[in-house]
Amino acid sequence: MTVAGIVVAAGRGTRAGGETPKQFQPLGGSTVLGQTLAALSSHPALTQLVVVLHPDDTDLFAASINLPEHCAISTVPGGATRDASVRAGLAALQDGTRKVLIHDAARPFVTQALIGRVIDALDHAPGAAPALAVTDALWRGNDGNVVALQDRTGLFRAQTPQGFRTSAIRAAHASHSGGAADDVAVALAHGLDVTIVEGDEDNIKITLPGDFARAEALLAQREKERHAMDIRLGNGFDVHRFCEGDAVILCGVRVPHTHALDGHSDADVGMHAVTDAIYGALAEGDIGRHFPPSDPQWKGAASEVFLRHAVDLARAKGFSIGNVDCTLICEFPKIGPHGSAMQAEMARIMGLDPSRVSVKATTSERLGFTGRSEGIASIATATLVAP
Ligand SMILES: Nc1ccn([C@@H]2O[C@H](COP(=O)(O)OP(=O)(O)OP(=O)(O)O)[C@@H](O)[C@H]2O)c(=O)n1
Ligand SMILES: C[C@](O)(CO)[C@H](O)COP(=O)(O)O
Repeated sequence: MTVAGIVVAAGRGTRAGGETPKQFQPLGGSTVLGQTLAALSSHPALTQLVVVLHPDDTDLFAASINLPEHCAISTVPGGATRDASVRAGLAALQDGTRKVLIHDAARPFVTQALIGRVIDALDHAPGAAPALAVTDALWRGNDGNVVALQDRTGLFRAQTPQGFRTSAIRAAHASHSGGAADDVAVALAHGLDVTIVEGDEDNIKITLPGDFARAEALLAQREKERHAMDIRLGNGFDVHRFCEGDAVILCGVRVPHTHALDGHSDADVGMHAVTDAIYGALAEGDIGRHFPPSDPQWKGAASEVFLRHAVDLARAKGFSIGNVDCTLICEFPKIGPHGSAMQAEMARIMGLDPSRVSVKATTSERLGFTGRSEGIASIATATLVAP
């Protein structure tokens, strides 16, 4: 379903002050509007963004915004009021746009999760908007004095993006007389149901001069969290049965034996468990997902191919392998004499120091299928670390 975003950025930001309207003031090496567009356009469901600009700001926009490439962005001139600007944005939407999210340029901290909540809620209602329940006591004041208490039951602080089925909000704006605080007000006046979805405390609107310092602090906090160490743990388990043959391949080493291991690839049960542990730590499924057994090209493949793929995937996602620990479970062959060679081979394939790779073995006390020497099992764990 096509989802578009309208970013209303045609206001003058009089309350925020400054030489330029607040949406063009600097924030985190970009501008407020630059951060807002980056946040919205990175949501995969949004395929079109319309930015509504004051006619005086066209040059400011061109000079200060780095447009992302993967989302079609266009600009249209806004109006004297917020709702006039929204109407200009609605008129510019591509045909076939089923859902539209209308967002303030002045809310640069909108998250992917919040955007997703609004989009999803539109499957069940013509309108959906984020808000936070009022949790403080509310007073009515006059001349600096409290004159009454205000019941806060059922009160919410409204946020954007406010989402709508496109045809419904177009009709609502077309029949509205103007002067609405937001698009939910327009929708309600037209009789549309609007679902409240959970808002976000960080989704602030830059309104007053002090909000810029708050926004920089929020950005710094996000940067800190982004660079915080991310440690992942994964496990893997694999079994291969014995078949006719004179050697098994375990952790990349050929070990002479009375049987071989049966499998689509080289049946290296130890390397498969380690590979699955890495995929597990990345939440990337298992070997079968990346190398389907139904695909003839993996017939007899050296399992090194699978392990390298998992390690490369981890690196591409910014992780290094902290360590791996693999246990082979069998009565025979005896693993001890080959343990160092297996450790060295696994370390070589993963590009790790051998001190980060453990290969050990145990029997199952002659119990179960491994005890009856029907096959070999292996379990493994892997830690991945992103700095
Ligand atoms: N004629 C208008 C008025 C407002 N907006 C946009 O609506 C959003 C929310 O409005 P607000 O925070 O009130 O912004 P301003 O109108 O710019 O602020 P102020 O009232 O302080 O002048 C802002 O992103 C603003 O740019 C708009 O596109 N067109
Ligand atoms: C749309 C809005 O952001 C909802 O909170 C808000 O109503 C617009 O800004 P204003 O400060 O009320 O003008």
